[in-house]
Amino acid sequence: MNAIKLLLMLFLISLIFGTIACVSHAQQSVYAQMGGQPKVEEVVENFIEEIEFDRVIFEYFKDTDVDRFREKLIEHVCYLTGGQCEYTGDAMVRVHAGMDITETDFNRGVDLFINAMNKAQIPHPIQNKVLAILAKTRKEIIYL
Ligand code: HEM
Repeated sequence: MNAIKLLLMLFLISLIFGTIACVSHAQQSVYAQMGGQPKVEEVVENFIEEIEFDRVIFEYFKDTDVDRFREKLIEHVCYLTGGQCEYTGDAMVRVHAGMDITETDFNRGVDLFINAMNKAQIPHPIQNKVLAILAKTRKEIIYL
């Protein structure tokens, strides 16, 4: 077999494997792409730490039961991103009603979540998918 044929074969093989990898990634849930349960837990833990150190956002959480928040947020992120979890917390509107969270503070909360994902080394294309999902909950959270 001459060198050109060999190169062509190698090219076709890499094309086939590349396509398979791409298709299987597309079929995976965002939850799986994040790294599953350990990564969701790591992100939520980092997020709680971020909240503790943010003067503005912590103000909302100062009377919160952190253990319950951790548990429910892990379930919620898992459920929203397509993991096999049941969310057993309260509805978003009910939870955030009366807090009067402004759009600015909502965005600030999202920034803290991005910091949490960065610390957990979630790749940016996957972070964008998670953020697109979280953004959908916006209407159930702000100005209530
Ligand atoms: C991406 C947007 C958000 C999501 C997906 C989200 C989700 C949740 C979840 C799952 C809970 C736990 C519910 C339960 O205990 O049953 C919760 C609680 C809470 N959230 Fe959010 N949240 C978001 C944004 C925010 C923002 C921006 C703030 C404030 C600036 C906020 C303030 C709170 C507070 C204070 C609690 C605890 C309530 C309590 O102590 O009972 N959330 N949130």
